Amino acid sequence: MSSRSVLRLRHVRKGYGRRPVLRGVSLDVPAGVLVGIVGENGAGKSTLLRILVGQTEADSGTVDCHVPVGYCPQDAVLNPALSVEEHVRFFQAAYRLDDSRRAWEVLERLQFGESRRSRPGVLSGGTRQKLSLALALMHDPDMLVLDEPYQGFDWEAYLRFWEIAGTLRDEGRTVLVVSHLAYDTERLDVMYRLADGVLEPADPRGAGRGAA
Ligand SMILES: Nc1ncnc2c1ncn2[C@@H]1O[C@H](COP(=O)(O)OP(=O)(O)OP(=O)(O)O)[C@@H](O)[C@H]1O
Repeated sequence: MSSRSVLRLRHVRKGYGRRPVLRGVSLDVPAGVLVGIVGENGAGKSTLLRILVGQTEADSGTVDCHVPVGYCPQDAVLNPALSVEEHVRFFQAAYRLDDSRRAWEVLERLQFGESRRSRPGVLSGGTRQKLSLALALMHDPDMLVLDEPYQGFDWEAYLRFWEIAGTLRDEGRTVLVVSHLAYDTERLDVMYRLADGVLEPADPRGAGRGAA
């Protein structure tokens, strides 16, 4: 892996049953960039991210990533029995952090606005997503892998998400965002389109607006 690459994929293949989803995906991601991967529903974006973070095994190919990663899956994985505060404390212990300041800062920037005692069941989808994002960011990882991270956000939270992503990039972190919409892609430094099981470079400034 080159000294500046934080992630390198080579010829990654994955299928479910007889159905191929990824047909040989290769990718190099350097430090300090905001990368977008767009593709239609079912193109295999989530599958690719799960392989990246080690949740799913590829059928073949290699994934090299040697930096701490924060992963925010498409559907917030929250424990219905735990309050917001308990989630933060649980992840603080799991990450072995001295404090949970960063989680609360992210929640404040995203205008979370819910009681710390609320449980996920009473939160809206967008609010659960804010909590999920804060939990993925709170240990200040070198790389963020975010699957449709602003799903359900209102406009203000959406703008604040991009502010946070831009700040992380400016601090030298790598932010990898997946979306089924090629919308607002000029916010990205680098963009790829996943189609027919392969990843092709795309121009973030030439994508236009609308579905990928
Ligand atoms: N665990 C699984 N078992 C079987 N098939 C699966 C599994 N996970 C995903 N698939 C199938 O693989 C294909 C790619 O799914 P994936 O969720 O990776 O796509 P996606 O690009 O993230 O889609 P979306 O934009 O709708 O989230 C789909 O046809 C899906 O039904």
